[in-house]
Amino acid sequence: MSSPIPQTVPLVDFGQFLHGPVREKQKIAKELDAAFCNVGFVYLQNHTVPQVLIDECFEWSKKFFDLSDSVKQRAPHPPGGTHHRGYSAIGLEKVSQQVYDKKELEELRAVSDVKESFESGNPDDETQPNIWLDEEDIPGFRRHMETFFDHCKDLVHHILRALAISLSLPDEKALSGTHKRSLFQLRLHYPPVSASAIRDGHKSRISAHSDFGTLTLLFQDSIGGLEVEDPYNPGTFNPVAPIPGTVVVNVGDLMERWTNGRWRSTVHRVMAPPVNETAHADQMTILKARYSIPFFATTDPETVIEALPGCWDEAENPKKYERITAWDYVQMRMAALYN
Ligand SMILES: O=C(O)CCC(=O)C(=O)O
Ligand SMILES: [Fe+2]
Repeated sequence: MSSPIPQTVPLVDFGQFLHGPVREKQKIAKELDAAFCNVGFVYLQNHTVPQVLIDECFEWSKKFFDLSDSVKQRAPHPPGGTHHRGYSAIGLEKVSQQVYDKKELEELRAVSDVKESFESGNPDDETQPNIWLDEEDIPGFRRHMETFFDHCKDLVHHILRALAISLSLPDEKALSGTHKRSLFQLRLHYPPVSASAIRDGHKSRISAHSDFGTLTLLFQDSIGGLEVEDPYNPGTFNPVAPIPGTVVVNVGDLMERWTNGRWRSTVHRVMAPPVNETAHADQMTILKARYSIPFFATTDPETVIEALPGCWDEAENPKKYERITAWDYVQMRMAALYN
């Protein structure tokens, strides 16, 4: 299934879905369908998260990671993979792609992911309460993150409505309605690292993986380095360069299973950004800091994920995956992430 054409990530004007007549909505739903069938990634333009809030979130991110280690450690990510909140120092988490064997995981960890992260979730989520620093440690941070969470959550629900149309589901709320509790997760990443160590394979910013949930929104700064695997040429990765004013949206594993493989949960990673002649000399040694803000959406945990109507048929396109609850699937993947 090799294709000579590199699979680039298309750009979709989501404003036409939000504000356009029915015909426009359907056109955008089709464009999303094509993007998710081909590469599993899309750039969305004219979405609903205000640029000023995104810019502020990057500023808060810098302020947070600039705090001393001892302050950041006052909101530590709990050990284990079930409570995904708070601060993770460099090296705590190593993303892996479907590796569950303990020994293999240890070997993989020898190539460390050089990133710090801070995670927060829906303030109403009692199963995974947020872990904040004290207000006086970083005044205003919590309020901003909660507001930003709300905007990202709303965008996810808009996209899910569009996707229900993409799949010709009988009810526009069919997908959004299974994300009722919005148990989503907002991450801040900050990974400074030596460029040569990344280029010679000793370190990665984030190693190749697919996301676990249904959809991910990704806000990236202007540094670059995100790459997606070309589904038609496994092992070949293409850059997803930052485009100002857009958010990257990608399909996660649960969505791939739900659509019976129609939409791809494409493997991606963060490497050194491409070097060009204009790159500053010190870019070749220590890469500039890179901040990114992924927002992971998933269904309510008890949702049974099995091929949606219209995504399978007995004769030509049988169900490819076992039914599994969202909770069981995500726990299985998370357990591989933390010691
Ligand atoms: O930082 C990025 O651009 C990507 C982050 C990512 O893929 C993840 O956290 O799952
Ligand atoms: Fe990811």
